[in-house]
Amino acid sequence: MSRAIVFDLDGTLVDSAADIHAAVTQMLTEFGKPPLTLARVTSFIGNGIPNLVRLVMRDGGIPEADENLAITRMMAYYAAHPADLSQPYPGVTDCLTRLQEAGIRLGVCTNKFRAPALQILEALDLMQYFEVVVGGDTLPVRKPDPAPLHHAFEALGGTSRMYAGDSEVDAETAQRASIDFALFTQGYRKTPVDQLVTACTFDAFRNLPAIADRVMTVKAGSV
Ligand SMILES: O=C(O)COP(=O)(O)O
Ligand SMILES: [Mg+2]
Repeated sequence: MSRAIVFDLDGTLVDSAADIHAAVTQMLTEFGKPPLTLARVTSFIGNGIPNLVRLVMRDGGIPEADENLAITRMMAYYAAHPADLSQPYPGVTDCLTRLQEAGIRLGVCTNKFRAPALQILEALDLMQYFEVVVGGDTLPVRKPDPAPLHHAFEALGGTSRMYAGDSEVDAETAQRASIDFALFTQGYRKTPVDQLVTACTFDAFRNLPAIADRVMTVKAGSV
């Protein structure tokens, strides 16, 4: 059995909301608008930055015509400050080390643009674990379309596969790709756990290696 696990980034490997909030706050300031709360901005994460900016503009009262400018401003700040406040969730680094040592091939599939995703992974010393990083702009379509997830697994191979993510978008992506989904319950999800299709759930990364052993071994044995 060869195993491969692909991870979502925002709200799964990395608690990145504070830097996204800071970039949004800077953009709003440049438009003369007051900040939104961290919780409000966090609730907009999951479908990529352009979508998030559109939702922020609607809340902040910025005209739709300024969309491209708002995205450019937000991304300019974010590129300069990709991981000032972001941290891997507790246990992520140890978990990735253990999975890698167990011979499991690892990748990332995020709706964040690939360039800032790489910046964050480098800044937090996580890039060494991943053989492939698929961003929201790698293909013409993004999650929940299954194509980006398929693309990541094509690079990794693996007869037993699992996708780990935190959101409704991730659950739908995995389901449409027919890949087992491991839900990280401490991310930015808004929907109750029991309303999502999951193979397993985990609330701490220290538990993931044992869960992967159980879920992925059963899967391989049942084929
Ligand atoms: O950029 C986003 O909105 C979400 O990114 P994610 O797919 O890594 O959660
Ligand atoms: Mg996420």
